[in-house]
Amino acid sequence: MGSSLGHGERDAVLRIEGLAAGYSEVDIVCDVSMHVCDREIVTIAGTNGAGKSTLIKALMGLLPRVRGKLEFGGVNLLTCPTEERIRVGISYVPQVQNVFGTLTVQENLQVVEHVANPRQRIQEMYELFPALAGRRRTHACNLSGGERQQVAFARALMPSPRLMLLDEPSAALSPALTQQVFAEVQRLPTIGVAVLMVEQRARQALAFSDRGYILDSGRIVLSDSGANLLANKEMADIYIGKAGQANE
Ligand SMILES: Nc1ncnc2c1ncn2[C@@H]1O[C@H](COP(=O)(O)OP(=O)(O)OP(=O)(O)O)[C@@H](O)[C@H]1O
Repeated sequence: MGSSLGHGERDAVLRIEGLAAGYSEVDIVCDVSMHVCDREIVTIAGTNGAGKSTLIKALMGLLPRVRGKLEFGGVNLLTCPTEERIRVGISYVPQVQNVFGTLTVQENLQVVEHVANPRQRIQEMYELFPALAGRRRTHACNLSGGERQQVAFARALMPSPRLMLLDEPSAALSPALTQQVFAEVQRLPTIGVAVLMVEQRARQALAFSDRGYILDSGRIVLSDSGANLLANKEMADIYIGKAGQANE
């Protein structure tokens, strides 16, 4: 079992201790302790069905049953509905259905709530994602996978979050588009946003992550820097996939 006491834990913005969560009476994730500091990129890796997406949903308040300690910027999240979690600075980009296909790019940004100055913020998003500016009147269903993911990121950034939760941002993308999306992820700390990300392409993701956690059957079995996790060949082969495999 990896220690939850990692480098910089005292400065953590998100703190999770002994978290258990599930969809019914059965816990899917158990005794999870982890943290994320400001401007960190942290990846959660693990086998299929380990509970990675479930953990992210629990952090966003989307599960019926969550126990343990969950704090963000000193706020107890367990008593906060999802909307309040967004207000205190957490954004979530789900794996699927993360944009409205029947709305234009501009409309996708306009419908985001909890934005102090929406017009100005939309301009800022176009400056951050210049490719979207030229496509503002295009319906999201007609964008490429990479462009759609940019819209999803821009939507999540609209309320100026301090932390973004990303569930498999590279899902269903080609290797080239995956590179693009990972470049966007790496940009987030430079604009003041920390990232907690679930990613199947764990080798690639850990290579640019500050730290990572390995989840197995709902429990954290290892936590370390991204580089150290990749250097731990035995663990990497089991949980991250062998070098050269499709999920690399
Ligand atoms: N809505 C749901 N209702 C009930 N059980 C669910 C639901 N969603 C997921 N589960 C169960 O929770 C377990 C963990 O699923 P989860 O999607 O969190 O895993 P994961 O690690 O993200 O997997 P993958 O890498 O394959 O996406 C699985 O056994 C799954 O069947």
